[in-house]
Order: sequence, then C-alpha cells, then structure tokens
Amino acid sequence: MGQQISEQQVLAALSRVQEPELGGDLVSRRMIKDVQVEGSVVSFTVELTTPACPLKGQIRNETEAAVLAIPGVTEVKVEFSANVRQHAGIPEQAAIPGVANVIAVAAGKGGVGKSTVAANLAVALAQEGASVGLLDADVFGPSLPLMLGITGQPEAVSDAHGQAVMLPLEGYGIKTISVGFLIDENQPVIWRGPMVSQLLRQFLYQVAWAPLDYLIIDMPPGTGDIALTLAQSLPLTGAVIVTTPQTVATIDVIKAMEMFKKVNVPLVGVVENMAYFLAPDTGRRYDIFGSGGAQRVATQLGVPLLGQIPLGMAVRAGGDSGQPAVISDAPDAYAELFRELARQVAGRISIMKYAGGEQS
Ligand SMILES: Nc1ncnc2c1ncn2[C@@H]1O[C@H](COP(=O)(O)OP(=O)(O)OP(=O)(O)O)[C@@H](O)[C@H]1O
Repeated sequence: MGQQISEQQVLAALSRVQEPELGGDLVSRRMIKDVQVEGSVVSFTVELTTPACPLKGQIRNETEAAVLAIPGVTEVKVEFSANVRQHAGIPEQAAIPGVANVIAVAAGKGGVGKSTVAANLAVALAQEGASVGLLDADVFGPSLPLMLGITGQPEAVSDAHGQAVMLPLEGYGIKTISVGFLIDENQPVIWRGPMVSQLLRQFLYQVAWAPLDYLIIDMPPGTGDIALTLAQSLPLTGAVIVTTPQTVATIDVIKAMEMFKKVNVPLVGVVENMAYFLAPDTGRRYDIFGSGGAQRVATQLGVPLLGQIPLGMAVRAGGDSGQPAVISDAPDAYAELFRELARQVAGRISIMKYAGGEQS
C-alpha cells in the first residue's frame, strides 16, 4: 500500500488552479470546501460565486487534473455549490433584505423582446440552480403573467416583523409579481409617475422575495421619465440592455445605456434579440436585419455582447402560450442559448462584484 494522501497535498494541488475569470487561485479565494480523502479517492466541493457559472466545466477539468496528478490518487469527485453574495455599492437602506442582486432588463424602445428575454433569463437562472424572482415593472404593458401563464392574486400576509407583505406567485421555479396580477386586464390603467414609483417601491420592499440570488426587473420600455426615475431609485446591481439588429445602431440603444451610466448603474452587457433566422428546413442562416451591429455597439461602449437569440417561432409561441421558450426542447426555442445567456449574465455579475468589492 502506498502512502496516505493528505488534505494538505490536495489543497496544495488545488492552489495551482486559477479561478479563470476572477483571477487568483481557488484555495486563496476560499472556494474549496469539504476536502475528503478515502483511500485513493479524493472528493471536494468548489464553492462558486453563482450556480450559473459559465466556466463550471473548465473548473471541473482543471481541478480534476490537478488532483489526479498527486501520486496515488485514482479518482476525483468534484461537487459544486454556490454562494451568491450581496453586491457592494448598494446603499444599505436601499438594499432588499435577503436579495443578493437586482438586475434590470431594459430596452431603448418597445417590441424588441425585452420581456421575452427577462422571463427566459429568470427561468434559465433558476434551471441552473439559483433562487430567482421576476418583477414586472412594465406597468403599462405587463406581459409577464401571459408569458409565464401565471394567474391569480398575490396573497397578503404578515411577515416576521408583523408587516404586511405580498406573497409572490410562483411558476417555473421562480417567484414573480406583476401589476397584471392586481388589475383587471380589460381596464385601461392610467398611471402617473408618482403612482408608478410608489407601486414599484411596494413591489420591491413589501413582497416576500427573500431569499433570492437574483431579482430580475422587466423595466418599462424606453428612457422616459418613468424609466429614468426607476433606474435611479432601484437598488440595481446592473442593467442588461436588449436590442434587435435593426435598432442597434439607433440612438435609442445608446440612450438606454447612457441613462444607466448617468445614474451610476453598471452595464452588465447587451443582448441581441431576433439576431438572425435559421431556416428550419435547410438550416441556412439569414441575417435578415444585418449582422454585427450589436457587437459593434458593445465594443464601442466597452461592454460585452452577452448573447444573440435568433428569431424563432417557438420563442414567440412559448411567450403566447405561457410556456417560456427555455423550458421547451423545440430546436427553434433556443433554450440552450437562453441558458448560456443566463450563465454569461451571472458570470459578469460575479466579475463586477469582485472588481467592486463584495460583502459576505
Ligand atoms: N427571438 C424571438 N423570436 C421570435 N419572436 C420573438 C422573439 N423575441 C420576442 N419575440 C416576440 O416578439 C413580441 C414582442 O416581445 P416582448 O413582448 O418580449 O417585447 P418587449 O420589448 O418586452 O415589448 P414591450 O416593450 O412592448 O413590452 C412577442 O410576441 C414575442 O413573443
């Protein structure tokens, strides 16, 4: 029998593996937990900054290889866990207790698929193992109840401090709240700015969201007063801007990005929706609205292009039938692209947090 393998040897091997995005090695970043050695079998857990980590595969391969290089090790079992931390940079009084990150999904103009992206992003993050909420702040056209097929009235209950709170409705593993749950959809609603702000404050602070890793906010379209006030007053970790190829070069997209910059909300990146069309019969790609535009704008503004979602019949049908595309296995629902988008968003947020300092 060979010499017994020690925990120190395992940690020494793992300290040579770098965290691919955040830098530093996994041991100094205190990402390695629960090392166990049983004979020649070594197991440990890597604690990620998000369950939707885009580089999980790479981390698995590199840690496995590093530990297998220790003489006598025959098998390595890598588990993953995640500890999504509260973003620093949000003033304490504005933070929502128990909600680690608030992400705005916004667009320079209506109809580009902002709500579709918000809903699929939220469900995809939940599929990756995160706890997720979705707040429909698009009070003028609340489309999330229809897109997620969720109906009903949120129940009011007392929280642990005796305060009245609304219970969000649940579906597809996410918690959600929308003005669409509270009003009669056939009644036109006339909202003025202050009423919207007050309602949204209620949606943020008087809803039993916690605990959440990510609260996704489907913002009202455009950069008008309401969107600006919201961007300014929400405790946002960052903003994701949705555009289509034909609107990408327009001033609206730039305006949306500048609006967030002006109020010091970091841009997570740009999503190009309806980016191209793949003919279902031939598989041929058609760049109906041109190509490369979103990438150019992203590069020009120094933010990443987080993903490109093609035009897909199943994406639209999913939205209309209350079944978000990301739960479908139809090829033109592009579920895997939505999941990859979710990983990119989560990964970027972890990097932003690291750059800006973090709270445990
Ligand atoms: N990638 C896509 N492929 C096909 N249809 C899509 C795609 N993305 C969105 N759609 C469809 O386009 C329409 C508009 O989408 P959505 O409601 O998400 O846009 P929006 O930007 O939120 O609009 P508004 O600003 O008016 O709320 C919907 O019918 C939706 O199903």
